Amino acid sequence: MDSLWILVMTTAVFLAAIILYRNNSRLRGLRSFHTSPVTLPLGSLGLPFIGETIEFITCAYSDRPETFMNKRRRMYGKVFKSHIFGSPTIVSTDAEVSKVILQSDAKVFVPSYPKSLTELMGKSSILLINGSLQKRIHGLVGAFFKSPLLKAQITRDMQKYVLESMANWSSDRPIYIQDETKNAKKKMVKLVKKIIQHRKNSEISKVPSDVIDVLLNDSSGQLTEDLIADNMIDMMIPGEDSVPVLLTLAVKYLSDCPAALQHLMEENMKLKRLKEQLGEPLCWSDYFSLPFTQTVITETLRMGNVIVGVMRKAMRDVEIKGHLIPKGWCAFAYFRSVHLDESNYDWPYEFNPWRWQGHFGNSQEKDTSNCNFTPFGGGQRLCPGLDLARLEASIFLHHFVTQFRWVAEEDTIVNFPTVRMKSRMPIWVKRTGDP
Ligand code: HEM
Repeated sequence: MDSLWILVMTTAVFLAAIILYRNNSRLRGLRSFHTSPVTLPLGSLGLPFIGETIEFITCAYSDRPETFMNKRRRMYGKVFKSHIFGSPTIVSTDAEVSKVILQSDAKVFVPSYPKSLTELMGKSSILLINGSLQKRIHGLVGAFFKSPLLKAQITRDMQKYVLESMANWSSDRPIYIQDETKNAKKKMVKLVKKIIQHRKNSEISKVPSDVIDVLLNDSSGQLTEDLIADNMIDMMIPGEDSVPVLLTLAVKYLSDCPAALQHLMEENMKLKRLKEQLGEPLCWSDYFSLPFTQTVITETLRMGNVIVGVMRKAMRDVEIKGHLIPKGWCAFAYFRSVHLDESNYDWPYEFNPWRWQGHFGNSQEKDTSNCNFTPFGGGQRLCPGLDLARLEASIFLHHFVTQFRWVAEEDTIVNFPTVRMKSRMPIWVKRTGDP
């Protein structure tokens, strides 16, 4: 019995020594590039297999999903380890660490969303592509959405759809904002698909006139017809639900903040009267010229956290600010905690569009130059639809607040699996000018 005991102990000590030696040499390898010590962040991996997923999901369903993160932040620091959605994970609620995660290329991190989430977010093939091909498609897709031609067409069509659906709103029944915004979005997706289809069917010109032609004419051989079609259509999916959610949340926050609504309405009425006097329709740059409207959208993005964060898988051991993210582990850059951190924003749970006034010259800068504000992600995979999302939101808000007054029924925000309103945000509307 004694000899068996000694054998077990010796084996245990031997195994422990091997593990320690291997970990140390791995850390020594990392240390050789960095002067500060590199350590695996503190935290708990929870129960076998399920880790801390149950507690994560329980919090996610509450009105304060960030509680899960904040509790651990207090115990372990802004970067900690956990085990969620079936993978050991390093969670970052540190804006600087998240920035490095976002900026790293596919040799270091690749997107890795749990299957359940990918299905909810929509399977976007661009999120499944890495390396030079992703960079190329990202650049082309971004240029496509920035193209003034597309913006002009989207503005014309979106105005038409918004006015058509608002014409059917009446004061004798509730209007469900969540459904209305989704219907407008479906029409937009159809429109973009139609534009692409039309270009694909027409003879490809030798001289490219815009980015769709560039995509279709690509001579590198990497962009096959199928890949183009898949991406032009699939790339709509990450944005398919996020804009309606953004709009629904804006209506919710404005309903709860009459001062912001009043300011927004005055700014939009002024533009509407001016355009009527000039006898001109609104063009896309008019919408971006409304500074308070832009701050309302920015503040809604900050508080609403339509996309709570991004997930990556480490392709090799990575060290960021002294934290080790081991190869194969997940890195979860959780934006929500940063957006609702009182050291970044005074009274973070208060809807206050004025906090953004005068901070930045234009909306694009707001979305990309501040690592405490990353609703559209950043770096390699910065959302290429961010301008379009702002444009669509501005068009909707303009026509909504200049045509209607409303009373919102009680409703609450549900944050998981995706952000939405529990009762689809019913409101009772009255046309301005009606008695
Ligand atoms: C409120 C609206 C939106 C929000 C909050 C949002 C947010 C995001 C975020 C956080 C990412 C980065 C994902 C990652 O790094 O893993 C992303 C990527 C992406 N978004 Fe958006 N998005 C919005 C609207 C849109 C729209 C309207 C479109 C297109 C019409 C769009 C197209 C894309 C595409 C194609 C990617 C993938 C880019 C790549 O991997 O290279 N998004 N979005």
